[in-house]
Amino acid sequence: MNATGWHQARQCAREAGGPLPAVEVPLGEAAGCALAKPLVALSPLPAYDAAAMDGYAVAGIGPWHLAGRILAGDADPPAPLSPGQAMEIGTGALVPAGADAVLPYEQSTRTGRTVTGRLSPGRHIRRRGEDCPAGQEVLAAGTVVTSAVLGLAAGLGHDTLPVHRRPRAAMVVTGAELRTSGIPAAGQVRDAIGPMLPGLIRAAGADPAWTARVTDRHAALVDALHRPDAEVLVVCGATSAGAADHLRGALDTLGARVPVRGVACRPGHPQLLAVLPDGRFVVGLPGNPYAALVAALTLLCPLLGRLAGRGEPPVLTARLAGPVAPHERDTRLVPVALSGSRALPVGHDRPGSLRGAAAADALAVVPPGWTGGEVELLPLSP
Ligand SMILES: Nc1nc2c(c(=O)[nH]1)N[C@H]1C(S)=C(S)[C@@H](COP(=O)(O)OP(=O)(O)OC[C@H]3O[C@@H](n4cnc5c(N)ncnc54)[C@H](O)[C@@H]3O)O[C@H]1N2
Ligand code: MOO
Repeated sequence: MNATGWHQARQCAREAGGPLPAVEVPLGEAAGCALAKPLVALSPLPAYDAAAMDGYAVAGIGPWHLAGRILAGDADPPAPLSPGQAMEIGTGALVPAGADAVLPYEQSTRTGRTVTGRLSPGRHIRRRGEDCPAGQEVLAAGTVVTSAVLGLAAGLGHDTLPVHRRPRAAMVVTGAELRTSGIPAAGQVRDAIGPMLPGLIRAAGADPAWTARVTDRHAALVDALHRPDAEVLVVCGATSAGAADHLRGALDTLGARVPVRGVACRPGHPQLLAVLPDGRFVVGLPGNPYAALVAALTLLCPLLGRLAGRGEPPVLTARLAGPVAPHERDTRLVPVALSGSRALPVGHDRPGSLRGAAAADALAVVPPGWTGGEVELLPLSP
């Protein structure tokens, strides 16, 4: 097998396709999508001069005569203040014209209708547009819409957002030995990849489409790969060279191009990325469950992230805090628990075991022949 290097394979998966078309969706439907255009402020933030503390808006030098009260949401704008006047004011209320500062209750004294305290000009007033003026670009296209982005977009006056359509990923689970419930008998295996994939697909910015369970037959796999309504088909198992492993043969039958035919990594080396003649993608995940997780993070998630329009994720690194033996030719993916800037290998990382990955925060990327120093991390989504 002519395996592609691990970094090159990831890059190839990111560059295999382009973002899906843009759609305008209500804020409530945009979470997890990627912005198709930069986010621009439709109004300044704050939208008006606002009190940052509960207390008194004051004009000129004190003492001040209390002229009334203003609360956030008051229907009428407050009358301007003249020097020597104060207005009791609530946090978020519109500061009257003429006010020089807001004095918090705890830094002022009120006696009858007279307020005293020390004036610090400009204090505790959030000026209109100080965070961002109207028309300013605040986030780039490709930014993932998080909860904070949704709150910011609402604060800037948006009701809808232009986002890329989410890719759909269908799952084709192969293996006559697989069971989907209960305790498997000898020779049977619980499907561990089927339950693992939907969360990974969503975290990458895509939606799970249909699931097909096929027996280890060439024709059944070819049929499944004809099914529509998904941009990406994820085949679990059947990637290797055994008598029951038909993925490579099925891709030949379908006339697929195979840009990644095996990756130089441990585990997960039989994984592959193919493109069908109609443009749909096929990602082949090895049947061993930990190898499948590694392959999902290597090929599937970068491909889905790109189709979803997401920008390149940041590169995270850490120092390994325990012994790890590098592979002489291949990149190793090692489950680690994070503590500050250190990454502690958790063990239980055989290709068939998810025990280590389940206890880990991330996978450490250990290059071939590694002799120490910081390593890259692939965070594990919840
Ligand atoms: N002669 C060779 N044999 C194998 C090689 C090789 O290079 N030459 N590579 C080995 C490696 S590495 C892996 S990984 C597996 C990949 O196998 P397949 O992708 O073809 O998967 P299967 O043969 O169907 O299954 C392998 C293993 O995983 C279990 N399995 C399958 N699907 C699931 C699932 N959904 N949930 C849980 N477990 C699953 C299956 O029962 C097998 O035990 O090939 C090696 N062989
Ligand atoms: O590389 Mo396999 O994918 O060892 O489990």
